[in-house]
Amino acid sequence: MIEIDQISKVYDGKAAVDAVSMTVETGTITVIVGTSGSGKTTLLRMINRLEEPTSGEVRINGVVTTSMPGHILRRRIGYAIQGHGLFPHHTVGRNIGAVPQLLGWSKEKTRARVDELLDLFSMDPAQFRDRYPAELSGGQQQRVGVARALASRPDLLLMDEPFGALDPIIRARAQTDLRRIQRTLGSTIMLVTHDMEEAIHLGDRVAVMDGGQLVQHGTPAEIIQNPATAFVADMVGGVDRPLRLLSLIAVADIVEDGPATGTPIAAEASLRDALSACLWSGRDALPVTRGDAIIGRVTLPAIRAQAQATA
Ligand SMILES: Nc1ncnc2c1ncn2[C@@H]1O[C@H](COP(=O)(O)OP(=O)(O)OP(=O)(O)O)[C@@H](O)[C@H]1O
Repeated sequence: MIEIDQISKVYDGKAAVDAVSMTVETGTITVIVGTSGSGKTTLLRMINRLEEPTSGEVRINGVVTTSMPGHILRRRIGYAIQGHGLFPHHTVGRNIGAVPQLLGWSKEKTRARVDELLDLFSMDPAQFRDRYPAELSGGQQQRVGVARALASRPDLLLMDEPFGALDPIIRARAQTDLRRIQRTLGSTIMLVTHDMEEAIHLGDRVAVMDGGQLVQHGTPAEIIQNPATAFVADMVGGVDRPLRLLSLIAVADIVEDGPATGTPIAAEASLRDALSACLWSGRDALPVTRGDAIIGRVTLPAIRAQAQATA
């Protein structure tokens, strides 16, 4: 568990981060979202002490971060930034193995970890381990950057706009990948973005910053349904609220008995995906599968009823 306790940073008499407190549960993703200058990056960098707080403290699993030298702390906390920050003259394998090597892991253990991570990120180790960053696409470089930050199984992974440089299609894919990998490894992640869509898509919890203050901290559904301030409401936007809410509900939640034909949809898919599939294929019901079995159907009227009930 990460406890941020009344942390502030004052520059030139002005608070860039103003008495922020929040708790992050182990094995979850918290997304810190806000406009430019709201203090997101400063907050993140105080957690691994790239910035020293003016006041307040951070505890990781009960241990105050100031109880050890900053560089030792940072070996235990992964850090991934926009533009990935890979070492250009080192191979992918050496890049990913950098922190394990610093921590004194054996060559075999480091190599096994590098290959395991490349596999997880859908990059064939034999093909990619010995390449240099310049020989990779932007999306591949970004994946290696995240793999490197995860290599030593850090207590916490901090990510600052990690997908900022990716085009929107790769970006959505990168988010889905991160979610899958985070679930597989059980990592604890704090990620900064200015994109509320990304926050809602990725976060178990979303923390909204405005003018250095934490104005709301809750689940994506809470943020959308009960924005705490006009600013949060503005960031969430009113227009496609029902659609956003549908993206938070699984097909499994409203599956019913009855016939349906055509390409099925998975029970874990969202109602937003189900709605698109209905509209795209002109059907008013889709068969629903779990694994290989059909477990029922989802209907257009039921999806619409959900959108109206939660809007
Ligand atoms: N080293 C510094 N010296 C003085 N002021 C700073 C320093 N770093 C940040 N600030 C100020 O603190 C405020 C918060 O900056 P911060 O970078 O944390 O915001 P942000 O929400 O991450 O913004 P962005 O999305 O643009 O990166 C800004 O007003 C910024 O100008």
